[in-house]
Amino acid sequence: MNKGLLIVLSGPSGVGKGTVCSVLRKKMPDLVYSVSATTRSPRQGEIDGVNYFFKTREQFQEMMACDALLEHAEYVGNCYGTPRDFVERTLAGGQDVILEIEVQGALKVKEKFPEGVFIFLVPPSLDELKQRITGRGTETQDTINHRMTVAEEEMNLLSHYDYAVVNDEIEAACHRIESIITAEHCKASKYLAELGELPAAIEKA
Ligand SMILES: Nc1nc2c(ncn2[C@@H]2O[C@H](COP(=O)(O)OP(=O)(O)O)[C@@H](O)[C@H]2O)c(=O)[nH]1
Ligand SMILES: Nc1ncnc2c1ncn2[C@@H]1O[C@H](COP(=O)(O)OP(=O)(O)O)[C@@H](O)[C@H]1O
Repeated sequence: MNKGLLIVLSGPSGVGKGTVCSVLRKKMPDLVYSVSATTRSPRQGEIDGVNYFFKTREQFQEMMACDALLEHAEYVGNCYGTPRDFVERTLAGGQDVILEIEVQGALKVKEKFPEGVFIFLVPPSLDELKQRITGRGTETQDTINHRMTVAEEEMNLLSHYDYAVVNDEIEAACHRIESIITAEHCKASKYLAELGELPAAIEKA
């Protein structure tokens, strides 16, 4: 069985990762979303096990200690991490998995899964980014300022990614990502790696 694709959607806070990811999941229902663990408190309406697995610091540290996380990062005072087992089992079962994670974590995943598809969601401008973080109304002014400082540093890591997608308009950004995923599925090198015997078979013919 062919392994699924690991798709990593990253970019600064407020750029629209969550929004784009949820629209994308409706368009591509076969795409499996990896639910992260976090020590952040739930926001209104967030459900444990759906949006995040909400953990205490102790529980999170325990997950780290027993290597249950594929990657983890500290972000603006809270810990976030990707449960390893779920991702590995889902990929092995042939399904595509999407991670929606911040930039440091994405680069750690790249070390372990260089064959993954790394997509950086870019804001149309830093002013627009600030407006989006502020407009969402979930953060205090201090956190907004902190997230903006981090965002400017994160933008410098864009060159480590395979693709940059500008999130000017949600539908358009989703369409670009859909095209990337379709193209990645069509890459001949991936088929050849999976069907190692094919070149030999062609030679014999
Ligand atoms: N490294 C890493 N980052 C994550 C993970 N889950 C979520 N994040 C990122 O952590 C940052 C903060 O997430 P959150 O507090 O939910 O805020 P929001 O995504 O900006 O609404 C965002 O950039 C998320 O994409 C994870 O498992 N690992
Ligand atoms: N293309 C877009 N145009 C305008 N607003 C957007 C767009 N994408 C997302 N937003 C808004 O920006 C805010 C931050 O989006 P969110 O998905 O929470 O970002 P992230 O997950 O990257 O932190 C939300 O209020 C969302 O509705």
